[in-house]
Amino acid sequence: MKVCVFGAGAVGSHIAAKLLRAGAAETSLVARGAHLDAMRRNGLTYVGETERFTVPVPQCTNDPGTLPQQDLVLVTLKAVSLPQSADAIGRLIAPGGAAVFLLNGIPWWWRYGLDAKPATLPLLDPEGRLWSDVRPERALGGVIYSPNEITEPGVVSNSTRSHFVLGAPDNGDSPALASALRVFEQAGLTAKRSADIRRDVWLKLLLNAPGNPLSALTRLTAGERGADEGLFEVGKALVREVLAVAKATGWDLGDDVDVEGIVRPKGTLGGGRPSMLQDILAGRPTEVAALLEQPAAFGVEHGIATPVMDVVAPLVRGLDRAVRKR
Ligand SMILES: NC(=O)C1=CN([C@@H]2O[C@H](COP(=O)(O)OP(=O)(O)OC[C@H]3O[C@@H](n4cnc5c(N)ncnc54)[C@H](OP(=O)(O)O)[C@@H]3O)[C@@H](O)[C@H]2O)C=CC1
Ligand SMILES: CC(C)(CO)C(=O)C(=O)O
Repeated sequence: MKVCVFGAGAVGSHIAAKLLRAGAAETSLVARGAHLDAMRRNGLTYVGETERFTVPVPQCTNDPGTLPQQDLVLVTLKAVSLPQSADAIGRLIAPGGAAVFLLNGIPWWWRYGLDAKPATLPLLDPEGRLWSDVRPERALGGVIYSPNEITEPGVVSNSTRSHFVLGAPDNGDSPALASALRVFEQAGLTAKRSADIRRDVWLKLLLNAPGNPLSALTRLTAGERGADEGLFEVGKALVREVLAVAKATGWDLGDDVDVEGIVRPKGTLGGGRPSMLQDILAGRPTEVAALLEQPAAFGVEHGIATPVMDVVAPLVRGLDRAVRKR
């Protein structure tokens, strides 16, 4: 079984470290920059709440074209980096294999199997390269509950217990999905099969649509943000907009969602820096399209007003532009 973690940053390095430690699959990594150099020199170190370990990383490259085809490509790139890697990801998938897209927000394959036109989502896959090169029938969805950060090159830190939710766009079973669930389990990573992957995407978006942009804009952690009354109100409004859009598009998440608990997370979840704040601090592009702009676009299609998303998204875009000019 060959497994490649494509985009081994915070989340990908966590997964890769555990795959490599378990030796359950022949694992390769696609990474770049100082993190790649450090992993080649010193291996990959995982620092969790209860354990710390270092594993050698024998197959680690910034050129996916040098790797053999893979049974599973675990894609842990940011949503914004996906289109430029579509060709490389597509070429890496072995016959019968699949790419698991582990990411936050609405994924590029969303409309596969849904009766919607156009099938592609231009905000997420502007030239349709993911659709044509990866092909949605070879894609699996992945939802991540796992706060991670690269704290120094070669070192990934995780601040709380993690779990993952995996599922096919048609919510069906396939050998590739079974392999993915098995490999995660063998690595000691908790992964469950989704009964409805789009519902699970919406449920995770309830956390990210308020949390990531508001932390990125203010540079506050989730706990600090939740303690600020003004931000608490903006966060709740964003959650309600996600709920309204999800419902209008066919995913009623119910009336008993704990809106306040989502915006005011307790325990270790409150302490970390959300991934979009990590992007801003590193001068990297943000995932504003997947987290806010695409849900707002669904709102337009279904006649649901999203006034708070419509203000917060341009603010994140502006910040994004400012940090990348540095
Ligand atoms: N971090 C977290 O705690 C969580 C993140 N998520 C989600 O998981 C997904 C991944 O996030 P995260 O792990 O934080 O992202 P990271 O930015 O940490 O990881 C992506 C990595 O891919 C690298 N990369 C990008 N393009 C290439 C390329 N062409 N070749 C080689 N390497 C490349 C990046 O390098 P470079 O840095 O140089 O750009 C980076 O190291 C996102 O959708 C995020 O929202 C979900 C839950 C928690
Ligand atoms: C919920 C949270 C903040 C950590 O799992 C996340 O998804 C992120 O950092 O993007």
